[in-house]
Amino acid sequence: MRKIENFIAGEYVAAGSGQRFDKRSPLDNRVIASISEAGRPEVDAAVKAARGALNGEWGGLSTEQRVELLYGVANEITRRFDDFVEAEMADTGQPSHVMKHVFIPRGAANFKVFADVVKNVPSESFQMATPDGRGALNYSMRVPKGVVGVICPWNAPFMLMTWKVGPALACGNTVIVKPSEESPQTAALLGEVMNAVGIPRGVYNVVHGFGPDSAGEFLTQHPGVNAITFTGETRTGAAIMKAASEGMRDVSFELGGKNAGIVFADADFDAAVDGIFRSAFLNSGQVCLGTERVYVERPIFERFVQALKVKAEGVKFGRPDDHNANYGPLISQEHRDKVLSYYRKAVEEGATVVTGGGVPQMPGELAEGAWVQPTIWTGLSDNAAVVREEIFGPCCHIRPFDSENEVVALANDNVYGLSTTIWTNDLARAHRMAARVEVGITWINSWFLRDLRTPFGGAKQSGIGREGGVHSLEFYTETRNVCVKL
Ligand SMILES: NC(=O)C1=CN([C@@H]2O[C@H](COP(=O)(O)OP(=O)(O)OC[C@H]3O[C@@H](n4cnc5c(N)ncnc54)[C@H](O)[C@@H]3O)[C@@H](O)[C@H]2O)C=CC1
Ligand SMILES: O=C(O)/C=C/C=C(\O)C(=O)O
Repeated sequence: MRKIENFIAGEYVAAGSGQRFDKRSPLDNRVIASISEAGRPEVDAAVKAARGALNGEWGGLSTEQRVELLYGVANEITRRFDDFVEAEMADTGQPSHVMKHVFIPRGAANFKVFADVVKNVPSESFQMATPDGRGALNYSMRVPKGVVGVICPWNAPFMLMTWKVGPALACGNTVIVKPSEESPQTAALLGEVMNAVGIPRGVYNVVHGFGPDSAGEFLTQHPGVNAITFTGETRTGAAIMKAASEGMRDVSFELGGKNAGIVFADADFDAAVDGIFRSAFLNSGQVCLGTERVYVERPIFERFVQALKVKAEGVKFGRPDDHNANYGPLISQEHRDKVLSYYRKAVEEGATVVTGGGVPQMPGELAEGAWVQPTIWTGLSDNAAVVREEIFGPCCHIRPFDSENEVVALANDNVYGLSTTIWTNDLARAHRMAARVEVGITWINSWFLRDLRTPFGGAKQSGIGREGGVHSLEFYTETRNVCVKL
């Protein structure tokens, strides 16, 4: 069993209270790690270390020097690729191919891309006239926000954590990461990488624990934290926003979604089935960008439902390193209970269960894991709870539609507005739809195709702010204007 400690000022340290909690494997519910739970003293120490680094060596580096260090972090992650894959697989139980091809490479890319961004971003300048005819020159400069609190979820832990740490450090901030209690390992491992490449002590800190009355709350309430970036549930975002209002600290939030997938009859049928399958079921449906509401134009509705059913029934459950398997469990028993409660609710609300709806039979010790079947429903009213609320599991409801106006209204009829995936061969219609669906991210004939320079974030209750490329600089820096009278 692994022992995971907090990482403060470049050292792995156990909490003074001696308090620890267990991490269980989603595969079989065995305890796989014991984690030190940070209390207020550890959060204080982390904030002090982060402030010290800002005022010390880190704060004195040039952009070029920081950039070189961040390239080093990216390279070291790649060198230790297998360690990251193994740690993330242990925490999440997800298949090795998802780790190797999506989540861990993105961790390295998140440092490289933002190093490139800060190296190349220009600053603005305006010349102005003055009454004496000599004029003045305005120019802007970006300075780090300071100490940034980074609160992370468990669904793609390393990718989502580095998506925040990469730009924060590139901009010259220091960070204190609070990983999810369900996925502490890769954040801890990243401390070794930081030390190996010579990132000054105190720049990257990790405190472990839970949310309320634990490390998450202690960190977000700490007056020494200048800004907070968070990915997770909308309700948690509201609690963090309240904490951040004390001291007028800035927030950047990527929150929940109840994303619509829209398939027109003229779409490339097989590509649309593959795309919707991936968007609904990748990572066992635990992706905030995932599709839980599918709208299919009536002429192809029945055929589409049958094709998606065949794919959902084709998944092979098993351990991440089992080459015959391609499908993992949910993150925890607790999350499985939540997802299964929606599976029951769908039936109570009158759904036709096209496939799934329960738990798969798993052999031996895997029977204790957090497995659920990919599930497809049809026939529910637009007001059903499973059609309106974020479930965050491998499930979707499919409903027919007859016109563009109708499907736009259906897609927008939700409090969330994170992303959508639209399938059609009519480009004019694709552009019209993109302008009308109220989301932060629209994919046409694709899903989760990511260019890290693009703005990323949600509309409505799906978030506040945009991160990605230069948009990240808006959050991770303070812009100053300097006006020079000539
Ligand atoms: N990417 C996304 O949009 C995600 C959405 N979710 C949704 O959230 C549901 C619950 O998952 P959780 O991991 O429990 O999400 P959560 O939003 O409760 O937790 C995310 C992070 O926030 C921390 N946290 C919780 N309460 C806090 C507080 N008051 N102050 C400071 N930090 C706090 C947690 O310890 C964790 O590190 C999921 O079932 C899913 O619906 C979960 C993970 C990711
Ligand atoms: O690609 C990104 O930067 C973010 C993806 C977000 C998720 O996968 C998520 O929060 O589930």
